[in-house]
Amino acid sequence: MSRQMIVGNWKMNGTCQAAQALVAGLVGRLPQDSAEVVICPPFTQLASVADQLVGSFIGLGAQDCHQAASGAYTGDISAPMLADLGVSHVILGHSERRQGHAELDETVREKAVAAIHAGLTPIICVGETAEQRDANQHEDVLGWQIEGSLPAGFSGVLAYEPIWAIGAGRAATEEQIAQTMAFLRAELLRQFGEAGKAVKILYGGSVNAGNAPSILSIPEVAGALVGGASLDADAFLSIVGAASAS
Ligand SMILES: O=C(CO)COP(=O)(O)O
Repeated sequence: MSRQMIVGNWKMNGTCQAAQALVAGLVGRLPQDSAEVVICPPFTQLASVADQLVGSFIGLGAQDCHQAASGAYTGDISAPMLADLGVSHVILGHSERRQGHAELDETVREKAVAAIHAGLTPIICVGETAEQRDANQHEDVLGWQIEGSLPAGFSGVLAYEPIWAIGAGRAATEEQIAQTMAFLRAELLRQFGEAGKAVKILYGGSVNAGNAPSILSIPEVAGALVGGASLDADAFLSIVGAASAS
């Protein structure tokens, strides 16, 4: 298994002070030869966290960006602005944005193009609802999301986050994850040919210190996108410790 990637999505939580305490609990405790680690604080905390991460092995990500580089978009943040702060990754198309902000596949794809142009690595999220899985439509839905949201030749990170497992306290089963990972890889190869091989696929949805070892040992799981458990330094470090470092 190659080096895995653990991404912490802090969502809309915390103050700059709380972020500093959390980061202080991570840097220094993370061995240099650990899995790849990226933390994604809210926009307001990025600048101070960027300063704190100088000299550490932790990468910095944002939770969204606008598709335009600049312009009359009140309240939005562009990919070049993130790159300017030292951000290296950006989560795009999270289900909380697809649903909460009616974000379409096409918009996610435009954002990914903007992110890549600015030198950022997009982490594009896909996932089905409980109703879609119950109706056995999840593979269709995921195939369409990949087709609509990933730019041609995409070689970034794909995060499979079944919506019903997010914040649920119960992750998808190992069998569900393994089957879906195999489907996603096949779909990437079908849609993108050779380029589809380079895409890393993460699992997200109620990953915690307890279930991380079994989830991260599933073939094709290149890492995890962690929500709630990334707000606790001990829990996050133990998830990182469960990930393959080489
Ligand atoms: O949405 C998620 C990460 O992007 C998952 O959140 P939880 O780990 O809190 O379920």
